[in-house]
Amino acid sequence: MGKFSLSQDLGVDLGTANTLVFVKGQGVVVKEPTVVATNVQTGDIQAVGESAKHMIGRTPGSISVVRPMKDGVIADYDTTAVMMTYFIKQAMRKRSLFARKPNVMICVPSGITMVEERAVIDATKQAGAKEAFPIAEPFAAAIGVGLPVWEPMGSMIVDIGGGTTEVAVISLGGIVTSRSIRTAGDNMDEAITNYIRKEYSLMIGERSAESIKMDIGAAGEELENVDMDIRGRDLLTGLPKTITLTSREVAASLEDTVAGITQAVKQTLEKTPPELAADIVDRGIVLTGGGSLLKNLDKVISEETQMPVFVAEEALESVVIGTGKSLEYIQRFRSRPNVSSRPVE
Ligand SMILES: Nc1ncnc2c1ncn2[C@@H]1O[C@H](COP(=O)(O)OP(=O)(O)OP(=O)(O)O)[C@@H](O)[C@H]1O
Repeated sequence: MGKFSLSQDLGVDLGTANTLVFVKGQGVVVKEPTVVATNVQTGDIQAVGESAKHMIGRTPGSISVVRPMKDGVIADYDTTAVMMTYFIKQAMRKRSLFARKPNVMICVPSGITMVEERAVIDATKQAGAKEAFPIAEPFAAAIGVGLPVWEPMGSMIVDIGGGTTEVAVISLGGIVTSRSIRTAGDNMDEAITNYIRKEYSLMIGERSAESIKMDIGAAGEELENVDMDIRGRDLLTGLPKTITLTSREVAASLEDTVAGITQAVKQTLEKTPPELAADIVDRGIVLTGGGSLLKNLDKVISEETQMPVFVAEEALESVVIGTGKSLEYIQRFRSRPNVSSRPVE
C-alpha cells in the first residue's frame, strides 16, 4: 500500500436474505435484502434491495422479482453480479475520484464447494473489486462478535442465516471443527407456509410467513400463547380468507427446523477435542445471524446441549462487522479455495 494510497477497502456479507457492506473507517453503510426486481421484457433492473423486497408476490407479469442467492450460495450469477455492483457503488458514493478499486473481503459458507466459491470471487470482481478475499462465514461472525479467535481458546459460534446454519469451533485463528447445514430462517418460513396450507387450506405469501415467524414464532413448547390474524387465499374457494393462528401452532410447525439446528450444534460438540470442549463449557455458545432472533431458540439449544447460550447483540451485522475487522489482516488471507477459513501466516 503506497504512502498516498486512497484505499477504501470493503467487507461484504453476501447473504441469502440480506447483503451488507462495511467500509473501512465508516462501518456498515449498506444493509439491504438480497432481492432484485427486473423487467421481464427489457431485462432492465426495476428495483434492488428493500424496494424490490416490497414487490415480492405483488408483481404484474412484466416484472420478475428474484432472490439470487439460495442456501448461502449463488443461484443466479448474473443477477448477483448486477446487485453487488449496485451495492458496492452505493457503499463507495463518497469515494475520491482518484481512488483505486477496493479490495473486498467477502464471506462464504464454510461448506461451500470450490466451484461455488469461485463464482463468489468472480461476481465480486465483476462488481468492481480489485481483489476478492473469501472468508468463512462463521469465522467472520466470530470476529464480528468479538470472540478471541486468535487465542489458544475454544470459541463456539452458531450463525443462523436465511439459507444456512453454520456451526464452528474456532481456536488459534482457524476453524477446528464445523458443520454447515442448509437449514435456517427460510426453512422456518416454508414450514409455517406448509402448516397453514395443510391445516387451513390457506395459501399465504413468502413475506407473510416471515412476519408470522418474527411476530409470534418461537422455539420450544412452554410459551405464552398469543394469536395473530392471517390473511391469504383459500385453496378451496379461491377467495381471500382470514384465519386466527396461535403461537403454539407456529412453534409446533417450527419443531423440525429447530431440531435440525440443535442437532448440528450437538454433532459439532461431539467432534470437538476435549480441551476446547472444556473452554466452551466455561464460556458458552454464541448464537448470531437473523435466525438466532427466533424467540426462545437460545433456551432450547441450551437445554439440549446443557451449555450456556448467548445471542449476539448485533445478530444481523456480526458477519459483515467481522469481514470489516478482517480487512486489518487482509494480507493473511489468500484466495485459495476452501482454506479461506484459515488465515495464512
Ligand atoms: N426477529 C426475528 N425472528 C426470527 N427470525 C428473524 C428475525 N429477524 C430476522 N430473521 C430471519 O433471519 C434470516 C436472515 O438472517 P441473516 O441476514 O443473518 O441471513 P443471511 O446472512 O442473509 O443468510 P445466509 O447466512 O444463510 O446466507 C431471515 O430468515 C429472517 O427471516
